[in-house]
Amino acid sequence: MNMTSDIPAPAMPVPATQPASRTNPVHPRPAIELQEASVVFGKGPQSVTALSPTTLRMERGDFLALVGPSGCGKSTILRLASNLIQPSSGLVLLGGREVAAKELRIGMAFQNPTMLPWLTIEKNVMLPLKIVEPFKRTFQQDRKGAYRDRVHALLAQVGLKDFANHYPWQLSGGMLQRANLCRALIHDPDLLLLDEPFGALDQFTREELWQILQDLYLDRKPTVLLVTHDLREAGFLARRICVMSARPGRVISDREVNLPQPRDIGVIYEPAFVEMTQGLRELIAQVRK
Ligand SMILES: Nc1ncnc2c1ncn2[C@@H]1O[C@H](COP(=O)(O)OP(=O)(O)OP(=O)(O)O)[C@@H](O)[C@H]1O
Repeated sequence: MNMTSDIPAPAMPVPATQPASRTNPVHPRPAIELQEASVVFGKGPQSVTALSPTTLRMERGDFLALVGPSGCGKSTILRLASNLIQPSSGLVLLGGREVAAKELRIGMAFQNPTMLPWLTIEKNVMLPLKIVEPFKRTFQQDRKGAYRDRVHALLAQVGLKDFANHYPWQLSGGMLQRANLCRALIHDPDLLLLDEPFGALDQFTREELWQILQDLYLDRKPTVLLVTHDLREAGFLARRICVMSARPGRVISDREVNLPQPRDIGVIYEPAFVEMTQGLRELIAQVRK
């Protein structure tokens, strides 16, 4: 296995006044780009700097895992990328534009799947199609047809074929998280934001879901930003791993995981993989002191 060495390798900054496509013809429109983006919550002496000025660039179809000590700002980066919050300084660009300027289709999954208990799994998974354009426009006409087939095909892909008409409380945690992944992907998002999606699951279920997520990713190729504390999860799934420093965090290491995909779960026991995760662990241990 070959990992590129530490970079604080900031992605190429693009001057705010020029379109990204003119300054970087090789990668005309990165999926996400943080340009010296910082986040401060509150004002005055009570204020908390959640993220130091951070530069990070993800190309379309990339799968990046963000790891680092607790409280370093990983979820804050996800919130910036989903436009839930604005940077206090710097810029966040999605698809080459400032986030507010363009609707980018985003799918999200977090640690605790929040399914609506009064809706079946099929209807829960279908929800984004009701809300997100261009699906929303034709939802009323289509929901019993193509959209329903779409939901069923995705549920089958994650092994939930027979559970479409069950209610969330009839499913286990791992099954719910699978349904949650389906809901995050049903509207073919350009960008998939995952915040510790498997954190609450046992190791076996987690590994099973890594493989399901890997299949879904390779099948659909969204750009994926995964926040995780699990270094094996990062190494198994991601193409790049960024390590953040302690709060207020910034990216201190940006490495590629040069392992062919699809990866077999056995890879996590190979010496080179163990060495990689050990290296990441040591780096995080140093910065959290
Ligand atoms: N709304 C908020 N108001 C004030 N401080 C906040 C707010 N949200 C986050 N913070 C602070 O910002 C810092 C970064 O938080 P963030 O959730 O991004 O960290 P994290 O790296 O995802 O942490 P963890 O790994 O523990 O989930 C933390 O110190 C947190 O307390």
